Amino acid sequence: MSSSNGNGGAGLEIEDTTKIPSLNNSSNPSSIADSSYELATPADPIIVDPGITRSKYDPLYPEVEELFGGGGSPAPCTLVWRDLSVHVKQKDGRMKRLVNNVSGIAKPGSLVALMGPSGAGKTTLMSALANRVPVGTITDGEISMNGRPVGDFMHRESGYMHQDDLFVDNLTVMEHLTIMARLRMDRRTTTIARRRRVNQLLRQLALYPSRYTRIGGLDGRKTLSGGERKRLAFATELLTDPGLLFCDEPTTGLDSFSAQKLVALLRANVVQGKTIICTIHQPSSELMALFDSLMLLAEGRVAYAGSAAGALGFFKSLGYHCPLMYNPTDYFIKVLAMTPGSESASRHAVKSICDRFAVSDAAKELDMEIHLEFHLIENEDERPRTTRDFKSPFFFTKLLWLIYRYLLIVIRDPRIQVVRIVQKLAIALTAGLCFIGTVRLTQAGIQDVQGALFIIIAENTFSPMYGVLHMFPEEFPLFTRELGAGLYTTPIYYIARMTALMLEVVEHPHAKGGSSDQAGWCGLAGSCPTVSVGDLYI
Ligand SMILES: Nc1ncnc2c1ncn2[C@@H]1O[C@H](COP(=O)(O)OP(=O)(O)OP(=O)(O)O)[C@@H](O)[C@H]1O
Repeated sequence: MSSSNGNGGAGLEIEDTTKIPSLNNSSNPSSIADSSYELATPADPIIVDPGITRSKYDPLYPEVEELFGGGGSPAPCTLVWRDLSVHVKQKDGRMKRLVNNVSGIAKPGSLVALMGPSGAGKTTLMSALANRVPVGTITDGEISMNGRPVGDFMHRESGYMHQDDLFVDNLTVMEHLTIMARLRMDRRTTTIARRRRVNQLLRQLALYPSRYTRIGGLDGRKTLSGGERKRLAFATELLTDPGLLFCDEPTTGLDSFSAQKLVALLRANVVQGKTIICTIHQPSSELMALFDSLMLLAEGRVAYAGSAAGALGFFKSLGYHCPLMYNPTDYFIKVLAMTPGSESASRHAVKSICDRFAVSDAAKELDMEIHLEFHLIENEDERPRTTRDFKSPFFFTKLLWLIYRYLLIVIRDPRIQVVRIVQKLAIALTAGLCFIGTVRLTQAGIQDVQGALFIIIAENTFSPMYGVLHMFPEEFPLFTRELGAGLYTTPIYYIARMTALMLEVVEHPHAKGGSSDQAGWCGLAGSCPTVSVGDLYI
């Protein structure tokens, strides 16, 4: 995309067009010249690490899997929203408005940037659009995806990449994606198709060389980098190949090169027909050129919506001239942000910008587009409404895979094992010493045995209970997120967690041995008679 803003290269102009795909050329995937994440490059060299043992589920011919592994193009998704407001109930009972009468549209094959100063309402708007608002939030207005008012189906038909990525750190990349594939993908998906999808994503997102690396952890092992974690979060959302994706600040915490790569990856997905709405902070001009449209939010209102190039013209028309050699997006945020010490003046300026935008030509054009879309929805009932024929995995499938995941956590956390063994030995020794020589066939002896039994039962009842009290708060954020995404229900989580805790007493014979960098599950070398990635990769 090029624009002429008269800022001598300081604006949104792109000088080296060979490196940036043309935004109008969305039908040409190869236009993303500077990307490791091109989605249609079966001729890529295959990276095989010499030190890594191949599992029987690694693709023998990755190019072939790449070629046939895809589930075709994603279903096209048009998301349109009108007069959307979001309120939240405060502790004093009053309602606070976080998003104020916002309208917009995202069409198939478009990458929409949602920008604004911190606290502008970007995340709130996006979670409302994705039907993932927290409890206690009230959404008012119309949101329609492919002609249907948004509802619970959004969990199946859209992906949501959160600002902060949460994973089970003790798992490897391959394990995480495999478990997620079992929890997220349609239960009718064949084993081979699931495997292909995982391998395909690993290669497309340049995670293949790190597939046996643990996601995180504190035990000094090699773990994923920040960029790899973001890509893994993205891969998780792409497992079901949704047509609509929400990405909340995917580039936060990344260096400019990694950020460029990640947005190029989003762009590559858009070229394939997906609709992506993405909040982003301070993108460079090069990065901004990868977006099709821009929505600027301030104080919960729309300050601008339209092409990125048009934003410069709009702000200029209001007397806000972006200085030379200044990144325009930085400038917009600066204009829209609250200046400490002069909040009321800033608020007044923001109100005036939003009011002026509401009556601008760009707003009228957008309104017409939105009205046309809703008109079509209301009047063309016979228009095909794309819905996915999705069948959720069975209760027992989810249960089995969750038990497996939690079992891995327990087995792989050496702190838990060592502390528990030492604790049990100390208690056994203390209690044993107290009862030495007390086993006598007298009334006092019987009472002593009763006391010993009480200690044994109390020790084996209360310790696990207190353990859970300590463990659950740690897992709570991931639990609520996965529960909200519809991956499982609370009973499934509870049963799986409890079963894994009970099963841990039968410690896996290989748990302390192998390295997870060498093979798949449990750090086994693929020959475990009881559990192996191959056997469980069903
Ligand atoms: N549950 C809540 N109760 C009260 N205020 C809230 C609640 N959730 C969000 N807010 C407020 O709403 C405003 C918008 O929040 P939101 O997270 O959408 O902002 P944002 O634009 O995504 O910010 P950032 O870029 O910093 O992530 C903020 O001022 C925030 O403090």
